[in-house]
Amino acid sequence: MEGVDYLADERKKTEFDVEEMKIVWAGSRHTFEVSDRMAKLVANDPVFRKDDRVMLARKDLFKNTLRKATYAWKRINELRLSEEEASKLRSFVDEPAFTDLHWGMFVPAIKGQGTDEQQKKWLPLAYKMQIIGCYAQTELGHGSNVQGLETTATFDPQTDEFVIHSPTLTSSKWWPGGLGKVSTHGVVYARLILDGQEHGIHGFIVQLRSLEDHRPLPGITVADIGMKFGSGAYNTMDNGLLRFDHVRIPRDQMLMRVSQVTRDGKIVQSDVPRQLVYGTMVYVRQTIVQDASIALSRAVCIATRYSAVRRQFGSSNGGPETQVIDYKTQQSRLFPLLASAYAFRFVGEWLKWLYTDVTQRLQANDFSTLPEAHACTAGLKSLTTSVTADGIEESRKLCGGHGYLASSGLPELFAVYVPACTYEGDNTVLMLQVARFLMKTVSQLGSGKPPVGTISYMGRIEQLMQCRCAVKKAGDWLNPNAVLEAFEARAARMSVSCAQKLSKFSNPEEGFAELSADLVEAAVAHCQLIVVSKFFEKLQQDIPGKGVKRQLEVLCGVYSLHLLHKHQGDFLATSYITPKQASLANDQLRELYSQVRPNAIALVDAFNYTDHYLGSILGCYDGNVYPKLYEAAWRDPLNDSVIPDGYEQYIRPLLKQQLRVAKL
Ligand SMILES: CC/C=C\C/C=C\C/C=C\C/C=C\C/C=C\C/C=C\C=C\C(=O)SCCNC(=O)CCNC(=O)[C@H](O)C(C)(C)COP(=O)(O)OP(=O)(O)OC[C@H]1O[C@@H](n2cnc3c(N)ncnc32)[C@H](O)[C@@H]1OP(=O)(O)O
Ligand SMILES: Cc1cc2nc3c(=O)[nH]c(=O)nc-3n(C[C@H](O)[C@H](O)[C@H](O)COP(=O)(O)OP(=O)(O)OC[C@H]3O[C@@H](n4cnc5c(N)ncnc54)[C@H](O)[C@@H]3O)c2cc1C
Repeated sequence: MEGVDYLADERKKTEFDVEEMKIVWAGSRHTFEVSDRMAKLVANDPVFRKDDRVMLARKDLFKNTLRKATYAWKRINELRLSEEEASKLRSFVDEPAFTDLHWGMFVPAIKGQGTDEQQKKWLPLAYKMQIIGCYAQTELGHGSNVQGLETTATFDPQTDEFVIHSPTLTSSKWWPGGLGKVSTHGVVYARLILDGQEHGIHGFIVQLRSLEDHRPLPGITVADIGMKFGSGAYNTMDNGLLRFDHVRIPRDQMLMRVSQVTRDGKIVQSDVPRQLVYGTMVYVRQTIVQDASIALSRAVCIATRYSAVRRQFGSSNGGPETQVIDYKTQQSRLFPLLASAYAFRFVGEWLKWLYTDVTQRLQANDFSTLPEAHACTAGLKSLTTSVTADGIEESRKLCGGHGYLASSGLPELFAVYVPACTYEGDNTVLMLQVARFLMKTVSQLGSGKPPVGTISYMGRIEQLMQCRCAVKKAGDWLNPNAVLEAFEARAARMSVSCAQKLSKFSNPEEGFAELSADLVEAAVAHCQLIVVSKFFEKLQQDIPGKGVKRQLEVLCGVYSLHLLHKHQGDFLATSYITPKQASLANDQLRELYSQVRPNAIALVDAFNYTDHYLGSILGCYDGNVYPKLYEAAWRDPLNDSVIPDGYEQYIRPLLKQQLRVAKL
C-alpha cells in the first residue's frame, strides 16, 4: 500500500523534536541543508541506482562504477557544486571508487607533503581531474611496517633524476585503490638512496600511465589485484599492484616539504618532524572516525526500524504478537549501538577540530601537539572501526533471517566496511601506537611537564590511583562526574599497571612485546574514556529543541554504562568499583533502555537517510517490509523463468537416474 506509514504509531510516541535532532546529528543547520540537498539529488537520479550492484559480474560492476563516478563529476561541474557539496554528493553515491583515493589521499598527500611550488604545479591538474592519482604505499611484503618498504628511489646526479625501482617481488606495490585500472599518477612511497646511503621513506609523484592512450609508461607493470570479500561491495574499487623497472622521474617530483634533496644529491632536513611523511594517514584516520558514525548509524537505522516492524511470540487472545524491539535482549544489543553511533558522531566532530588545530599549529612551526594528534587519530580510528564493523554484523543478526538477504543492505554494508579495521593501519598496530604514547606519558609523570589534552587526567594520577567509587544507588550513575571518574581511574590504573610491569624488563622493547596484549587493553580503556568525555562535553553545549538534550543525556548514559557493564572486569580488577556498584550500573542501564524505547524510531529518523542511501528493504522509512521483500524476490534473475537454466543438463538426468535406481 503506497503512502501508508507503517511506523506512524512509533513516530507518535516521540518525546523530542526530531527536526532539531537532525541538526545536532548533522553538526550544523548549514551541514544539514547541504547533506539533505545532495542526498535527494542522488536519490532522485536513476543513474545512481544501486539495487542491482550485488548481481553484477566484476567487469560490469567496475564499468558501472566508472560510469557513475564520471557522471557524478559531470553533475558536480554542471551544478557548480562547492567542494563541500561535491564531497557530500560523492558520499551519497555510496559506491567506493577511484575518486575516493584521488580526493581522499592523493590530493591531501600533495597538499601536506609538497612544497608551495609543488602544490602550485600539481594541485590544479588534480583539481580538474586532468590527472587522476592514487596513494601507493603498501607493498606485497610490508604494509604496517612502513619503514620496511623495499621500493627504492635512487638519486642519479648525472641526470638530476630519481630512479624508482622494485628490487624484489615483495616490493611490488599491492593494494592501492584506484591504481589497478584508472590512476595516471601515484604518490609512491620509497626508500631514498643518495650516494649509496639510505635516508628513510619519502613520497614521490610518479606518472604511471600515458595521458594519451592510458597505457602503462615504460618500466611500469600495473594491474588489479583481484576479487575481494563479498559481492558488489569493495569490488567496485580497482585495488592495484605495481612494479617499477628503473623508472626515472625528475628530482622535483620528490615531495619535499619534510626533507629536500639538492641538485648535488645532498639531503636537507627542514624543521618539520620526519613523521609528517605519515601526515596523510593522520588526515585519513580522522575522516575514518567521522565515517564510522555514518556506517554504524546506517546499520542501526535498518535494525531499529525492522525491529519495530517485526513481531514474534506473545500474542494473547488473537491480538498482535510482540514487536521484537520490546524484548529487553533486543534492546540490550541494539540501543548501545544506537548510542555508539551518536557517541562516534560527536567524537568525530571533536577529532576534526583537533586535526584542524594541529594543522594550523604545524603551519606556525608548533609541533607540540603532533604526538597527541597521532595517538588520538590512531586510537579512535581503531576503536570506532572495530565497534562499527562488529555493530553492522550484530545489526544483521538483530534482523534475524531477513538480515542475511542482500536486499537488507547489511551484508554489502559489512563487506564494504570491514576492511576499515585494516586499511589506514591495522587496528591492533594502531592501538599499540596509543600504548606507546601512554607509556611515555606515565614515564614522564613527575618530570615537571604536566600532561595536557586528552591525557591531562594522568596529571591527577595520585588521586586516580586511590579514589573509590561513591555510587550508592542506581541513579547515582547518572552523575557525569561519577562516570567520568570511573573511566579515568580505570584507564589510569591499567596504564600504570602496564608501566610497572614494563619497568621489570631490562630491555623495554622486549617488555613491550611481551605485554602487548595488556597494553592494547589499556589503550582501549584510554580511547573509550576519550569518547565518553567528548559525549559529556557535547552535553555542556547549548542544545535547542524540545527534549533533544534530554534524549542525548539518555544516550550518553547508555553509551557509558553499557561500556562499564561490558568491561566490568577492568573496573573491578582495578578496584575502583565494587560488585554491588557494578550491579547498580546495570540496573540503571536497563532503566535507560526503557527511556530510549519510545524514541528509538525518531532517533534513527534523525539521521535523515533517504531510502536510496540506506539501500535496505528492512530499513525503509515507511516500514512496509513484507510486500517489498516479496516483490524483490521476484526481481531476482533466477526467477526470470520457472524452469531454471541447467534443468535439462543437470536436474532432469539426476531425477531420471534416481528413478532408475528406485526401479531396480
Ligand atoms: C553498501 C555500502 C557501499 C559503499 C560505501 C561507500 C563508500 C565508502 C567510501 C569510502 C570509505 C571511506 C573511507 C575509505 C578511506 C580509505 C580506504 C582506502 C584507502 C586506504 C589506504 C591505506 O590503507 S594507505 C596505507 C596505510 N598504511 C598504514 O596505515 C601503515 C600503518 N603503519 C604506520 O603508520 C607506521 O609504520 C607505524 C606508526 C605503525 C610505525 O611507524 P615507525 O616509523 O616504525 O614508528 P615508531 O618507531 O613506532 O614511531 C616513531 C615515532 O613516530 C611517531 N609516529 C608514528 N606515526 C606517526 C604519525 N602518523 N604521526 C605522528 N607521529 C607518528 C611515533 O609515535 C613515535 O614517536 P616517539 O615520540 O615515540 O618517538
Ligand atoms: C580495502 C583495502 C584498501 C587499501 N587501500 C590502500 C591504498 O589505497 N594504499 C595503500 O598504500 N595501502 C592500501 N591498503 C593496505 C593497508 O593499508 C594495509 O593492508 C594495512 O596497513 C595493514 O597492513 P598489512 O596488510 O601489512 O597487515 P600486517 O601488518 O601484515 O598484519 C597482519 C597481522 O599481523 C598483526 N601485526 C602486524 N604487526 C604487528 C605488531 N607490530 N604487533 C602486533 N601485531 C602485529 C596485525 O595485527 C594483523 O593481525 C588497503 C588495504 C585494504 C584491505
